[in-house]
Amino acid sequence: MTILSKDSVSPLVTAACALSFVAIATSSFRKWMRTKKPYAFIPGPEPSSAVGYLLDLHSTEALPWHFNIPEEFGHVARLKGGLVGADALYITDPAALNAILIRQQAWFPESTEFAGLFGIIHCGDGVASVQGREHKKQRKYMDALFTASRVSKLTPMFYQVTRQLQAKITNALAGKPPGQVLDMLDYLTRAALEIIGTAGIGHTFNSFDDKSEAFDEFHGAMTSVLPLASRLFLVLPFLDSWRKIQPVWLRRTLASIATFPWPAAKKFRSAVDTMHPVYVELYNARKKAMEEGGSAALAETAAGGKDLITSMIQANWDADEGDEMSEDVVLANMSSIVHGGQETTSSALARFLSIVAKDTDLQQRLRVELQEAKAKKAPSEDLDFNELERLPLLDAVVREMLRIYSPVTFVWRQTTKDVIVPLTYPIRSTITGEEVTELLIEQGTAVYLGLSSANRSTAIWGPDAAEFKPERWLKRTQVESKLPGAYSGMMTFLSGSKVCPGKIFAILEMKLVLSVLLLAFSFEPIPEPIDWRMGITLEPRVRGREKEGVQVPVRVTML
Ligand code: HEM
Repeated sequence: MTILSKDSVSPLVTAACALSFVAIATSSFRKWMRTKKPYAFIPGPEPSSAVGYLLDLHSTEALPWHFNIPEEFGHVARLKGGLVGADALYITDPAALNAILIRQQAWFPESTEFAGLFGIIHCGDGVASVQGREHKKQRKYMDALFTASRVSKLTPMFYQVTRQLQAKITNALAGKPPGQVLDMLDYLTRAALEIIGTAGIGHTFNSFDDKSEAFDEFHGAMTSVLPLASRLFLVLPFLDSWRKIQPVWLRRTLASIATFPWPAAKKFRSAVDTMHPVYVELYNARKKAMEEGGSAALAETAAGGKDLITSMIQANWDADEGDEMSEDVVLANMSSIVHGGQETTSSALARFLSIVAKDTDLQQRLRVELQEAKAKKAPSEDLDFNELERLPLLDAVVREMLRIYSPVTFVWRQTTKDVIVPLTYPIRSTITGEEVTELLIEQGTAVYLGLSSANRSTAIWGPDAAEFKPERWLKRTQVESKLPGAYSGMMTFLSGSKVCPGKIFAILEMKLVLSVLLLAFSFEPIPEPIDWRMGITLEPRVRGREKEGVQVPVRVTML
């Protein structure tokens, strides 16, 4: 039976064949594009060299590059791998971040590059270097240390150190005319190290003693290790495999040979070798005290046995068999806490002072708020954890500082299988012009999550996103970020299983140190601008005086 005549079939068949051909060709072309360059349809910045995006991403001058990505290319951008590498993705899209960090986090572990680097810095597999079940186990110990109620009990220790900081600054100003220029980064670095030393690991570095060798050595190693590591990014891919080489003497010999001709690598190695023995000595002292005299003997430590790591050692001691951490892991976590808690917080505090120094009105409003709160207390009493929490202007300023000047610029993840993630902001394909509302991220893709740039996205925060405006937090209802960030919808402390455990500690420290300094001193800027460049955290240098190294000079006057 003939349904259609030969004459009528012909144009239909021709059209159908043509359509099928176009469909198959388009699909094959898309498939080919995906295999060759799976993200070719996504807009993104042109690399500045044939090496691809890596140099642009890690350059010390890269901050504007990061901030510009969501504004110019969208909340998912393609980073071209160049001649040698594969393409990567730069993501600031709220729904995609939510999938990567929370809902589908199992498929987006930390890149082996960063895990390897932190494994080397901390001499072991602490929270910063492990994933999955092992990470969950260690975070159970870590998170128990950082609850609001636990951290609030550290407040007296924070005050004790901050009073030493105040005395040190007062000494530097004594007998001199007002407006002395002091490098506040140095003072705040000392304070942050002493706070994390005392409250975190129960150890004093005598940070405010100019002749303290313990401080000079440790502080020198600590402040150099991350900037040095950022200069080693070309070897990052090999670190994770290298650190698994056994026996240890072979690994160390290979490291000595490999780093011999390379000054940055040699200094990096020596910095790690300076810090690790400090943790070993502290750990062994705790262990010996526990073995000989039980918990009571721990009261001899700098924090009277109340520091975080002593609690961790006690909890580990009491843990069920199989649930405990090895000594190496506890040591690596001591190091993770000190590192996590030092540079991020000191750099945020110094940034704060350099900003309020330019705004005497804001300084005065903060001072009045603090004086009013203190007036309700006995003269000898300090504002406690909850009282500091409840100061609206101080809270708004700290939030805004942490939003706009996030100390960590980006984090790096890698997919372990093909995953489709949803998008809040569709991608406009550069090939077909179509809107893409969900994205297939292929196994093995390097995914960079832009924390600072998500915090400044105008689509998310409004047209004034790049401006420092604490008042946006005073009218809370107006701040509606779609981001999954754990702190006020910003990405500064990340979110998901790798969220910063020290968030409450850091915020208390910032508010407390600032409250003491603002009541004791006034601050004015120096004439030259300070440029904050990218390291693994941020590095401030005075413009035109870069060779003098990192510093935040501010004019300080006693009140
Ligand atoms: C303003 C201050 C701080 C900022 C902006 C900050 C930010 C961050 C971010 C973004 C991460 C995630 C890194 C990643 O996954 O690659 C992180 C992790 C971490 N932070 Fe913080 N942090 C701060 C203060 C602190 C403090 C005070 C401590 C400890 C007392 C701390 C301890 C840690 C630790 C141990 C980790 C690793 C967590 C894990 O891998 O599970 N941080 N922090």
